[in-house]
Amino acid sequence: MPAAPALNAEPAFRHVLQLWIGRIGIVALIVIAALRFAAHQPAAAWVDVGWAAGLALALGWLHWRGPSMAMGTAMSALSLAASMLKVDLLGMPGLFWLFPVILGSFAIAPRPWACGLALLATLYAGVRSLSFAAFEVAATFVAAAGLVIVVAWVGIAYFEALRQRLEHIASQDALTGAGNRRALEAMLRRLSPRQVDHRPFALAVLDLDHFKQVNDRHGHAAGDRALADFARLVRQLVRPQDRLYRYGGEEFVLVMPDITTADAAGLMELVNAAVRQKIRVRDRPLTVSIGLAMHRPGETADAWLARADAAVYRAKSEGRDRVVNADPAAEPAAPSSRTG
Ligand SMILES: Nc1nc2c(ncn2[C@@H]2O[C@H](COP(=O)(O)OP(=O)(O)OP(=O)(O)O)[C@@H](O)[C@H]2O)c(=O)[nH]1
Repeated sequence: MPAAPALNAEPAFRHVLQLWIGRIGIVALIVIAALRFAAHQPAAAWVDVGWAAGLALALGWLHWRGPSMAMGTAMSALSLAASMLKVDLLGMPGLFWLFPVILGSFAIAPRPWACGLALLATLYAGVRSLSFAAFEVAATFVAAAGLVIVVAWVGIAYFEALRQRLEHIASQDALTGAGNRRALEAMLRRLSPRQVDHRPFALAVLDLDHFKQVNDRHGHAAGDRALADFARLVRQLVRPQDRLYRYGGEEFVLVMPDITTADAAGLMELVNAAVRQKIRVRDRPLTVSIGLAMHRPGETADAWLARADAAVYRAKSEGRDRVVNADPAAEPAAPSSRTG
């Protein structure tokens, strides 16, 4: 099971770039179009107006439908096509537009698409420039644009890798490798009602029993090892799509999408038994109390978590080392044996 978060990883970072580059582009193009109308260059001015209108439509779509790399590619294709038209209409001054447009394309579209489109536009503008500029000028333009493409590719690749690494560090618990509380809260916020209302989703709170005694008797380092062993074991037992988070100290939360009540209860019984049998702290078994709650249509994430929390509280008060289902109708008929 992957250690950490994201049931629906979304390109939020690219979405923000698309929105801001689109907004800045629209404002700049409107100002430039006004200047061109004033300078009696109506054809180039209308290209800018059309370009700005296309970007405005794309922004409306992005606001309405949410993040989309395909829309980023469309914005990039529109901008490069408009830049080529400007080369046709303006000659040499049109060439300069290509540089910021190439950089912007890499920021808003997937790298292979941005690269392919930028190469096409560069080749077109390079060949076209032979009609109004000397060969050395055309060759210098193609070489400079090629360098911009290479720098943009390397820069964006590095930036993406760094962002992913930072996101991973910021969302993971260093000791256990589980997602941290911040990642759990972000994931629960991102789960839309559409996702959870029409799919059976289970959430379990897993709280290690008498963990204070583990620390008191065997030391904090042994307690740390037990926490890491516990998280590793749970990850081995659950399905690839399930996500484990460390909610606090010795308390974990497991989110299980697309699972029936019976299967979730069965899986939690398996985890409960495996922890008792396999995790030892200096030859003493460790046990876990588990509270399980299926999501109810229309229920908020807080209410869902609170029901699982109440169930684990019941598991503690009934003697620990057991699974309690928040929905009494779904309570397992024969609970597994307990050590107390
Ligand atoms: N070693 C270690 N101990 C931790 C860590 N985080 C929390 N703890 C300890 O976990 C213990 C939790 O104690 P309690 O909240 O009293 O719970 P408990 O002893 O498990 O008792 P019950 O939950 O009622 O079974 C405390 O002693 C904390 O110091 C950690 O990262 N490492």
